[in-house]
Amino acid sequence: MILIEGALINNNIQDLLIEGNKIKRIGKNLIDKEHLNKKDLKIIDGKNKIAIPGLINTHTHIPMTLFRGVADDLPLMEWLNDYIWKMEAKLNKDIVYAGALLGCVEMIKSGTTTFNDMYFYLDGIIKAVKETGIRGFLSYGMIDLFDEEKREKELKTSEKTIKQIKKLNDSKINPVLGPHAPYTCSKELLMETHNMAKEYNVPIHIHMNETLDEIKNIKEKTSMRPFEYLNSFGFFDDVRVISAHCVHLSENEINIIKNKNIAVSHNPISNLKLASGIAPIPKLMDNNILITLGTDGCGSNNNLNLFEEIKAASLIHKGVSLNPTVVNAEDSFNFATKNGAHTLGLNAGELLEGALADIVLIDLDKPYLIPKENMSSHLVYSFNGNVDIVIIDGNIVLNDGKMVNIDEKKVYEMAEKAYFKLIC
Ligand SMILES: O=c1[nH]cnc2c1ncn2[C@@H]1O[C@H](CO)[C@@H](O)[C@H]1O
Ligand SMILES: [Zn+2]
Repeated sequence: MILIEGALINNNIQDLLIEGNKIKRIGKNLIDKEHLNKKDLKIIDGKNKIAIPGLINTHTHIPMTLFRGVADDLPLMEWLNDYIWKMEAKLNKDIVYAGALLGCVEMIKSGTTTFNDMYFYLDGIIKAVKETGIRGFLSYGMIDLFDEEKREKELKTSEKTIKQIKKLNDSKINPVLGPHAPYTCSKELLMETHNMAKEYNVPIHIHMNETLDEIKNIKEKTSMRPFEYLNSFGFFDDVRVISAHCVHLSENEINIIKNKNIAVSHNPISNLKLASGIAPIPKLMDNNILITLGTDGCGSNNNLNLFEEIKAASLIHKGVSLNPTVVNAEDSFNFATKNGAHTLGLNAGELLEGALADIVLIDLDKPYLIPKENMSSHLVYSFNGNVDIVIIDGNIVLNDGKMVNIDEKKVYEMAEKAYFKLIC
């Protein structure tokens, strides 16, 4: 058992007891109250620390850490067609493993305990997830570009991946289906994906309505907007769909999102960087739509620090609406914790008895966290993501700011080597 003693937890200085992978008890003087024997405990001194639920990043392409800084200042289609897809053609399992490992380390060191990913060569990603101890929801990103042969191949790879992940029987590694987007996937692929999601009871992760261009493209082909098009063949029925971006939406599409309980992964920084636009988050919140946060890949962000996303989410909508009361600190913090957990069906995102022990501890002796009051404001508007201790599924994976299970230096060296293989 792990006991966090005397930390700031849910606005009180108290203890938190972890048994197995769950939070067993939260309260004062737990050693006495729970008749605990110090010999059986790993005690973490929580003095001068705040404990918060681990953050949940609902849209990533984790191995893309290797693409950090290689194709900046471009619009989405040019970025994908002329740069990213050309480099991705050189990927292999080992390169992906190196990029994923770097991504997992980066996420853990900035307080993320769960991520929802879409990418290729999942063997490499699974290996990195296992070695770092992070919680992953992993999908193979299917792209058929309307070719029948490719479609079959993509669906087969997805099905194989789901089976492979289920077979691992590791509650920290979960399968997801990842049709890339309506502009890269045929209707048949999307329909088959929907059937597979029901058959295997897995969620679907898809890019939706990211740019005006892609919406124009879908409208020309189908006379419908993307959400209307997918809804016309029941894509959203009886499955859990996490749709990344949702930048440009009509009233009717907002109604579809609301009525079909579709979760939105808001990626404000990626949307700004690719000049895609700004999602109408306050309006979606008014419609009780579940908003979660994602960083997207490092090719378009350019990091995986979800605290930056939390701050951006709170600021950007104030600026756009000329209203400082929208998306307050509590809202954007909930996007990255409670709402993310809810979307992924995880009993996490809050520090509660019975919840998963996915916990982040932050040392408060940092200039940007002083005065040590109004912490919920500091965490959103002032903190930079530099966390000290991370516990995932009841295991300490980051201690005193250092990775517990792996040698960080080696990870950086591997990533550097992998990067040169990609650009040469
Ligand atoms: O913002 C984005 N919009 C569309 N595609 C993206 C974005 N970021 C990464 N990818 C691409 O999605 C595929 C993963 O399965 C990869 O090809 C990746 O480059
Ligand atoms: Zn993306």
